[in-house]
This record gives sequence, structure tokens and C-alpha cells, in this order.
Amino acid sequence: MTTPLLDVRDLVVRYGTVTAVDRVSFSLRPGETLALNGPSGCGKSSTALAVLRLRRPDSGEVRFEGRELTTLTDRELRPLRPRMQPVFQDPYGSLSPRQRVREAVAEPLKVQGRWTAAGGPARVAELLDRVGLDPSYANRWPHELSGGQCQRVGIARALASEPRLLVLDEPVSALDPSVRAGVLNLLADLRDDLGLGCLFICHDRAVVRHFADRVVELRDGRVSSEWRPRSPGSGPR
Ligand SMILES: Nc1ncnc2c1ncn2[C@@H]1O[C@H](COP(=O)(O)OP(=O)(O)OP(=O)(O)O)[C@@H](O)[C@H]1O
Repeated sequence: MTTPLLDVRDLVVRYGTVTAVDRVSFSLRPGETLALNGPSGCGKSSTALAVLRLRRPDSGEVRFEGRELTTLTDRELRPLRPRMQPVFQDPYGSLSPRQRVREAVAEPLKVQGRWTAAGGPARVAELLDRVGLDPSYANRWPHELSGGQCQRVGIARALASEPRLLVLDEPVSALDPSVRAGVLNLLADLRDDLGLGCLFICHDRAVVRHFADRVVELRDGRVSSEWRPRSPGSGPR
């Protein structure tokens, strides 16, 4: 049996007296897309933040490629962070207004010591092309991009780290309906071509049905059911 890419056991996240995530468990195989679905406030984003260790969970385990993350120090986590990359809802919020697209996409390469004067710019152009943007977009500022283009730059920046897991927190919810399908199709192509695991957080059941291999339904911070889409009429039981 292959080691799960991500294995979450009895995860608990509290904000003061509010228990946002209440003993949530699920696992995700390499290359698989698991959706967390449920109404506003059910604990989807809190789960994502705890998986990414952007918030330390109150209890429970998060194993990524077999390593338990919850007990690691920030220093121990640093080499693992590139392998699990987030894409958040707000496309403009994920880019610095003071960085051109070129710098935004180059930054992870530089931070991870993978930038060279000879190969770096070509890698940026390749990543932009991979997300459907002409390499001339490297010169633009975030305010010169549409929401969909901005989200594509955010995805290129995530790919620069060569992740194995994408944590997609409502990645198309803030976009104009006319560009949502294009970004979702891009994510599906990247997932399939690169064999990426995806934890896909989404409140829209139609989108989830289209995109996910498995769906975990959350209600009031707990797993209420699990189901598989992609068969006509399938849905939570
Ligand atoms: N920083 C915070 N401080 C206090 N309570 C919080 C905080 N973040 C989330 N909560 C509470 O935790 C619960 C779960 O919120 P969370 O954002 O994880 O749910 P969600 O399913 O992602 O919702 P949405 O779809 O609206 O983003 C809610 O009751 C929310 O009010």
C-alpha cells in the first residue's frame, strides 16, 4: 500500500471557546483530489490552515508524506513547506502590489536556492506559459491584471516550488463566473499532468462534483459524510 500523501487524524482547531474543527479525519493519496465541502462556517478554511501549519492545531495529527507536521518546529518545517502550496480565494491578496509578476514568480526559486542568472528567467517564462499567460506578462504589476490572470500568477508562483500537494481554498469563488471554468480547467490539467494531490476547499457542490475524486462533507466542524462524485446522480447520502 502506498503511503498517503496527506493523512489527517482527529484534527481539532479552536478559537477561544469556539471549536471550529472537531476531530476531523481524512486522507489523500498522491495525485488524488479530495474536496472539503459544506456551508459557511463549517470549518473548511480552519482545516486548510492547520494542514498547511499556518495555524497550529489544538490536537490531532497531520502527516504529510509520512511525516507528522504538528510537532515540528518552524525550522524543521521549512524544507517541507515548498512541497505543500496554498492557492487562496483572493487573487490580489496573494500577490504583493510592489512586485512585478516576474519577481512574484521568481521569489520562491530564489528563496529555495534554485535561481540562476542563466536559467531563472527562462523558468519564469515557462511557468507563465504553463498557466496560460504570455511570458510578456512578467513585466506587469498585479493591478494591471484581471482577477483570473492574477490567480494564474498565484498558481505559477505555487508551481515554482514544485509542490506535491496543492491546498486550494475556494480558488475560483472570487472570480468572475465567466473566467471560473478556465481556471478550474487549468488546475485540473496541472493536477493530471504533474500528478499533484489536491485538497480542494469549496462550498459549491456543482464545482466539487466536477473536480473532485472524493468529497468529505463538514457540518459544524465535524465530518458528516463522505461520497464519490463523477457518477450521475451521486451525492451525499
Ligand atoms: N480567526 C478566528 N477567530 C475566531 N473565530 C474564527 C476565526 N476563524 C474562523 N472562526 C470561526 O470558526 C468557525 C469555522 O470557520 P471557517 O472559516 O474555518 O469555516 P469555513 O467553512 O471555511 O467558512 P467560510 O466558507 O465562510 O470561509 C466559524 O464559526 C468561524 O466563525
